[in-house]
Amino acid sequence: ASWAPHHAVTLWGRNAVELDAMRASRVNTRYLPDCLLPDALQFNPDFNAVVDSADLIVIAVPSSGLRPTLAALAARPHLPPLIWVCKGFEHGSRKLPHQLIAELLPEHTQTGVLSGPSFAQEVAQGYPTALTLASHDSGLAQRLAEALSVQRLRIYAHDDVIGVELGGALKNVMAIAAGICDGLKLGHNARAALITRGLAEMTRLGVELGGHFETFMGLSGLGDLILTTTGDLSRNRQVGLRLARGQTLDTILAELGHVAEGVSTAPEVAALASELDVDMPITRKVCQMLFEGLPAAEAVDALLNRDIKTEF
Ligand SMILES: NC(=O)C1=CN([C@@H]2O[C@H](COP(=O)(O)OP(=O)(O)OC[C@H]3O[C@@H](n4cnc5c(N)ncnc54)[C@H](O)[C@@H]3O)[C@@H](O)[C@H]2O)C=CC1
Ligand SMILES: O=C(CO)COP(=O)(O)O
Repeated sequence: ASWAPHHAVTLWGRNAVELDAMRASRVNTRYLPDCLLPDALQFNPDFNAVVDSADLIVIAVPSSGLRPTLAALAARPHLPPLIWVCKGFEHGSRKLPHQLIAELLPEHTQTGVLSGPSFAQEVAQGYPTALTLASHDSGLAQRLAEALSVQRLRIYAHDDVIGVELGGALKNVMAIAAGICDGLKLGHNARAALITRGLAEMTRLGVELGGHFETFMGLSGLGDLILTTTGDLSRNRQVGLRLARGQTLDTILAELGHVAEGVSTAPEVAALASELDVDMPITRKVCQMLFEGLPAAEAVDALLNRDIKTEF
């Protein structure tokens, strides 16, 4: 929606009926009911036609939909540069988006990730937003950051693809934890401690996996962490708030009607951390609360009563 008045933008979606309804009403009733979509935004259910005529592809599906989307793209004769906004790992393979691109589109180097603190609703309403666009091709990152920065959407270029991807994925787990913390009414001190120690945990794993320390202090790390641990528009935070109210995970996910990537990311990250011997106590407790029925109050006690250690 932000780009449509400045660039020719065509939205493809797998549901042609919904695309038709959006074209007619200029409203996405299911996902963005409060936003009027610009007249300039085009809709087209023909995947091949959209891809073959594009100068840039932006993939905005949940992590679970990335492999089929890339497989469909791999069948096209020629691809323009492509970027993705997914924040998570592929379930099972535990691959990040750039690793899936390397597997499915090995020849394609004009690729990058767009991430950072950006509730879709606020972006669509034109609220000021700043993001990071990272690519291994730093010229591409710079060109796209310039081309896609419009009015109230400011984009910074970066080259730390894995760091940017990890920030977006790992903060989702912390957003669930913060929702639990606030749902239990543990106070502002507790939330500040959780955000800070959550960032330490994210950075520890991220650096071990090859991300740069500073990336985790930037928009795609700390920025997105602050947004989703404190903002009620976060679906992951909503999962935590509802868990604290005693709702079951199945009920929460059924009621949410949107993806909450942190739910599938948490066990993948806990397993990865354990393989790499990286200490991630908050992530471990989030997993136990989500999947093993650990009561939230017990998780809080366990986190607070670990052995005392140095902060850094
Ligand atoms: N909503 C937000 O504020 C932001 C979301 N993200 C990330 O973007 C990704 C997508 O999130 P949302 O759009 O919010 O999720 P959502 O759950 O609100 O919507 C997902 C959309 O993707 C479609 N989809 C799912 N699998 C597909 C496939 N294989 N092919 C085509 N379409 C498919 C669904 O039909 C639905 O329209 C997630 O990784 C999320 O973390 C990133 C920044 C902000
Ligand atoms: O990543 C987001 C904003 O930057 C959206 O967060 P949620 O997926 O928790 O809603």
